[in-house]
Amino acid sequence: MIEVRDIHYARLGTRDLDAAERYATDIIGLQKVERSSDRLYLKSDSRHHTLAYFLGDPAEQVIAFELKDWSTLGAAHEQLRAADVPCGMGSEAEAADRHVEAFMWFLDPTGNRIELVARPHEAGRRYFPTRDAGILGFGHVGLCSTDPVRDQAFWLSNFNTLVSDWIGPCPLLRVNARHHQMALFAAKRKGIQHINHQVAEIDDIMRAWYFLNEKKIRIVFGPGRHPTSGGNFLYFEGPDGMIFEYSNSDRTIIGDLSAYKPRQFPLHPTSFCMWGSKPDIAEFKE
Ligand SMILES: O=C(O)c1cccc(O)c1O
Ligand SMILES: [Fe+2]
Repeated sequence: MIEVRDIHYARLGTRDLDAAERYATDIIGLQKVERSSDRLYLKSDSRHHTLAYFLGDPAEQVIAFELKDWSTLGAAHEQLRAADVPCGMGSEAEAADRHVEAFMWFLDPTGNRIELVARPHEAGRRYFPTRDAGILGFGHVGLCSTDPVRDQAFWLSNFNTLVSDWIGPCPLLRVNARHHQMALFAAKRKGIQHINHQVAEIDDIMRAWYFLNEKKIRIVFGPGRHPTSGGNFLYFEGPDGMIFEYSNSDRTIIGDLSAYKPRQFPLHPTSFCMWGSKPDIAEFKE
């Protein structure tokens, strides 16, 4: 069993780093920490970065989890290799590029590239954005799955992953007390389906709704409230068609974990929004 602590970063390819930088800082409210001709690092909390763009194919998308115990990296690699999961150790240069001491990568059954990082770098500085979106940090990702039942079995059997709730066959998965760090949504393709940042309160959601409308950013879902995590939300479209979400309150599941029963919600709009907002997001439709 591979034990991970939390989701750590997302890495996205883009052909236009300048556009990604403008959007990430001026619109989302992330802080630029480093920029070169082919790299852009953005932070949302005390870590070196939680989102990185590299000059390359926008279809290349990666998410990383931090190992609970850095010393288990070799064992994690061995476990996945023995299970015939496509995987490999990261090189020193690749680790330096990710601002971690060491990492490995593997492909989930859909073909999504996942990285497991050991001793990721802290920033030594607070998150200090140019736009106050109320961001508390990187929350979770929605990951495309060509077979959510198969991919759920992969995550449950290899990792310390727990199901918090299902919407249809799609599980919202947690590796710590927060309601979910990853959700698997049925899709015909691989890749990241959305990237969530947690914001402090519902006022941040509604401020964002006015702000994004004024900036002519396409809102694709919300404002609304998820019956699953209880979070108020807003989804909007970013560079290369990536969907970003702000939400508050990823409900925490603590104490006697055996007392928490994952809940099954039907694949229906009311399972995504309890207020009646309708998603313009392919993977959230029946
Ligand atoms: O927060 C949630 O519960 C949630 C539910 C459906 C889809 C999402 O993106 C979510 O974040
Ligand atoms: Fe989400």
